[in-house]
Amino acid sequence: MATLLLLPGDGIGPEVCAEVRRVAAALVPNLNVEEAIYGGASYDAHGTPLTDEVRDRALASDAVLMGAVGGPKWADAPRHLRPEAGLLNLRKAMNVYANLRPAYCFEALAGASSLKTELVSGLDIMFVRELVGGVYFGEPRGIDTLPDGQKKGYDTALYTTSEIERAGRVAFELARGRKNKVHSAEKSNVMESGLLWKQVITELHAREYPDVELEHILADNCAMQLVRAPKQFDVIVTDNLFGDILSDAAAMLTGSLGMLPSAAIGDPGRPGLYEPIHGSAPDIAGKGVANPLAAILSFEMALRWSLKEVEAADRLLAAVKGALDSGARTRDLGGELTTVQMGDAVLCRI
Ligand SMILES: NC(=O)c1ccc[n+]([C@@H]2O[C@H](COP(=O)([O-])OP(=O)(O)OC[C@H]3O[C@@H](n4cnc5c(N)ncnc54)[C@H](O)[C@@H]3O)[C@@H](O)[C@H]2O)c1
Ligand SMILES: CC(C)[C@H](C(=O)O)[C@@H](O)C(=O)O
Ligand SMILES: [Mg+2]
Repeated sequence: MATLLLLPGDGIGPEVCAEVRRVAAALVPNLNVEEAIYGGASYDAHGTPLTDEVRDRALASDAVLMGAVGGPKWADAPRHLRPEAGLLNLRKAMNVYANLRPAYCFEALAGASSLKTELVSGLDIMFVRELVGGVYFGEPRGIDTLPDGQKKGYDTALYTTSEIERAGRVAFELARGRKNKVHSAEKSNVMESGLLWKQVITELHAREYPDVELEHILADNCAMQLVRAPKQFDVIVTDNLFGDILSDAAAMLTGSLGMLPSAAIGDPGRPGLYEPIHGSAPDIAGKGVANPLAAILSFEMALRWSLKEVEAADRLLAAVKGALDSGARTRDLGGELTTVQMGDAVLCRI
């Protein structure tokens, strides 16, 4: 029996994960769904956002699905013990280097996008965000005091050839099953790590994927093009920081940040980490109004990528589509449904 480890985390995390639990029970009753404490909740209970025990359980499971971590309550916790540090440590421990963030627009939501319907109708972009390197992890980093009393804060944007290659390979492989087009977004005009990124992707393309169309794009232009004409994109491969920002922007093309799921994967046979791309949403936490669809669709990705339950994944996707077609909308989508009511709208179609 396969095991899914649920890490609800903080804020709206537990609210949206409760809906995943109900969906999983109805859709794949033989799946062993376990739960563990994580994030700020774990910091409060154990003094660390990710205990060794939870990390080991994650590594031993078939897939991990997390809700969200963080919030103002832990803003003053030591940097390495903040909930977000627990998330970065988990990604690193699981070595999930490629974060797939699909921005597709359900037809029923084309009018809910921040762009005109015709610009997003049929939109289907796959971001491949490098997830365990770059400026998020580079050393040295810190805040030091200078002799004149000023402070200096610094991070290091760093990539190695192999880190870029393995993310690039995921992007090219995915493109072959889609529209066969990859945009590689970086800032090679100002960053050395961006220049290396461009060189490595160019060489990988020439050597192994000449059949795939490749375009290099500066990340700032990419942001603009996403808003101007998003349907020109198929797969976008980019670094950790640009991928974080560009995917949040793309979420609004699909209707709401509450719609975008993600799958973080590593080497074949290793467990994947599935997470909605949104955060703990402190402004709405505890109100029962969060959109659970990004979490539910992250479970759909877990079924497809890690649990090899493709038929169940298809059924779940159809149920979400059916719910949206019937007019089910949480507040972020302009409606009035609660989190549980949106869960019900999906459940009754499974
Ligand atoms: N993967 C994660 O765990 C993750 C991701 C992003 C941010 N965070 C953390 O979450 C905390 C809050 O960050 P933030 O406010 O910048 O970003 P956020 O994503 O939590 O919220 C941004 C806005 O989107 C709305 N929103 C987000 N998810 C929603 C949903 N499912 N349904 C309806 N509305 C939704 C929120 O209400 C808010 O107005 C911070 O501590 C941040 O570090 C965690
Ligand atoms: C919470 C934070 C560490 C995280 C990130 O920056 O990767 C989040 O914004 C995300 O998109 O998953
Ligand atoms: Mg983010």
